[in-house]
Amino acid sequence: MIPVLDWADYEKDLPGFAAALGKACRETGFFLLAGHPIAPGLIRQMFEQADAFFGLPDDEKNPLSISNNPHNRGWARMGSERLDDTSGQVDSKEAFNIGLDLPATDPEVQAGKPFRGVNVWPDLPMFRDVTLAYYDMVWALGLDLHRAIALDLGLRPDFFARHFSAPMATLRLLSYPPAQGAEGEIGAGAHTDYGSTTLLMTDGEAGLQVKPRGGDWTDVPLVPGAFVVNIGDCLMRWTNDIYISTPHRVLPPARRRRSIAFFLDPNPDSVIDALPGTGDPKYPSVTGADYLRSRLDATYTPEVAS
Ligand SMILES: O=C(O)CCC(=O)C(=O)O
Ligand SMILES: [Fe+2]
Repeated sequence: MIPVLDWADYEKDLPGFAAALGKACRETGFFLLAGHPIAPGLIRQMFEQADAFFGLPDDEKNPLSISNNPHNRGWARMGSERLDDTSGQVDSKEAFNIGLDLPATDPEVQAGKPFRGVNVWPDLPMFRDVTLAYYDMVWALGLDLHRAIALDLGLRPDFFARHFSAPMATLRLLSYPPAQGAEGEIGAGAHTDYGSTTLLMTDGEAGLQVKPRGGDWTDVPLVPGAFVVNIGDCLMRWTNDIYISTPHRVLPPARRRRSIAFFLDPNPDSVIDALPGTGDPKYPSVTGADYLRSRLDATYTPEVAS
């Protein structure tokens, strides 16, 4: 049900890869990507840095809090998010967000444009270099995936390049504590992602489930080293609902679980209109920034954030 695509096919037979990807994006909105070019050593370093960060005492993480940050960067403490706002259940996880790394002198940062802030950094020697190296690699991989998406949708292969040239992409480190056994406990509540595509790496601990349309919750298979790739709501809207975003959640894990999500959202000024060839538009135009802001505002729950 969740197909495994092999990056070797992207290199050898792009049209064949694009067709398989297109089928997955239309049917389940999820696929696994094996054989990709992100080095295992870099992924290992990412998990080491995530462990170092989450192991810091709260008084070192507090100054980095996302709740004081207008640009969706920094530390989301345990109990500050509720991805499923219908359940009343707060997610049992903590997270750290890194955005496009712009200097404080960048004109868009100076102008206070939405999502154009500077990153905040913990005092850990390798953290910035490792996470930014990973950010750039996975951004490039996401762009390559959009070439296959374009091909599948009958667009020029480079159609999406200008929409992801300075994207609102967020690299998010996540840490889920072991299940406590409490009633209704959840790692991450049921939700769909907001952006175009998400590329997720996990540490192999089970917990991620998807709920295909008309189906029941099922475990996402574990394929060591493979990315879990899924379609977000923005790409669903952009494709005029030809591709689908699918609800997923994280159950409280048996052991501590870590994951690294890369949410690839378009440039803030990109206008999201039904793509050429997708029929009569079902949705009005919206900019990438307005769309993302509206979705984030629904996720952070001021009454539980402290
Ligand atoms: O940690 C995971 O496996 C998935 C997290 C997720 O779905 C999200 O943060 O949007
Ligand atoms: Fe998600």
